[in-house]
Amino acid sequence: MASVSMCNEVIQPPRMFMRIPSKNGVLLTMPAFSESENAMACKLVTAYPRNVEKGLSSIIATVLLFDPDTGKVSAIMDGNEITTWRTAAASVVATKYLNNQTKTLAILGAGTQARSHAEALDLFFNFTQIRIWNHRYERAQKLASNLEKEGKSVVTCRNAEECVQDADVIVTATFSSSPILKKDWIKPGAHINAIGAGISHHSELEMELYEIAVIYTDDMSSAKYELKGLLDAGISIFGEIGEVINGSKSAECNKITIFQSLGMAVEDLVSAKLIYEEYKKMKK
Ligand SMILES: NC(=O)c1ccc[n+]([C@@H]2O[C@H](COP(=O)([O-])OP(=O)(O)OC[C@H]3O[C@@H](n4cnc5c(N)ncnc54)[C@H](O)[C@@H]3O)[C@@H](O)[C@H]2O)c1
Ligand SMILES: O=C(O)[C@@H]1CCCCN1
Repeated sequence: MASVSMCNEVIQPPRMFMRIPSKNGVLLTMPAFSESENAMACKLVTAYPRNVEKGLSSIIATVLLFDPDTGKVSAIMDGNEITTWRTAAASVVATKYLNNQTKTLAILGAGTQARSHAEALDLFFNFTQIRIWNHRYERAQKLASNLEKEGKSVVTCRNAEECVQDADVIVTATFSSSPILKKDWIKPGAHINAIGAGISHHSELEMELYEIAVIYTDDMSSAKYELKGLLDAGISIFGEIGEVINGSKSAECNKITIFQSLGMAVEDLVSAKLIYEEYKKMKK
């Protein structure tokens, strides 16, 4: 029986992954309940990397919000925007706690998460420069030109090494199934938000990088399953970002830090509740 992440107030069982190898896709079910919010939700989300060829999002999500007192569904809402922004918001929090130099932001990837991370991180930290690399260079150029329209200073890079050189904060947000970020490229004290997943959640960073960095994640009970490949290789996870926030784990800002983001159902739950409450106010 899978362990359930259960503090005083949140119930969040490990999410279920249904992999569909013939379609190169996956369906995840992500339920959560919060006592203090008195809220219950379940996100259903698919990841189909090849959707891009069909002009569709590769991540498609729906959130069901329930009345926690009766179990009745109170709202069914699009979960794409929720996923886009709550993931970037979690990286902003991790970066706030794990990094104290925020001049240069380097982003590997140029899709939905790359965009939301550029916008959210820059809003919070106001970087001097944002650099973008993507394995399809034209997509990096397209994202850069969209960000420049918002007045941001963006440089596109032809290779990933050039992109991350001397960067203070790095984001990896791709579907790469082999490492795109190497230990020797990273400056001491840099912070990495590792968002993407290829064959696993830890396929974007080379193993040597995990070996020398201090690794934080969002939910340790999920990490036991979803980061099993790392753990089996003898890599240890220092703690949850929440433990840094509550002071029970240190923020090792002078070392290379990695926030290995898995994504938590409770993030979707609080976002969905907020949206639903705003919607109800508008309807009055
Ligand atoms: N941690 C979380 O909570 C969370 C939430 C949402 C998405 N994600 C993950 O973030 C990643 C990006 O999601 P997205 O919504 O931005 O997707 P997207 O399709 O919008 O963008 C994907 C990016 O990856 C690039 N890419 C695709 N295949 C690649 C490969 N083989 N090598 C290198 N680059 C490649 C694409 O060119 C594109 O820039 C995915 O792995 C997704 O599963 C994580
Ligand atoms: O937490 C999420 O919403 C995403 C869904 C896709 C795979 C990675 N995690």
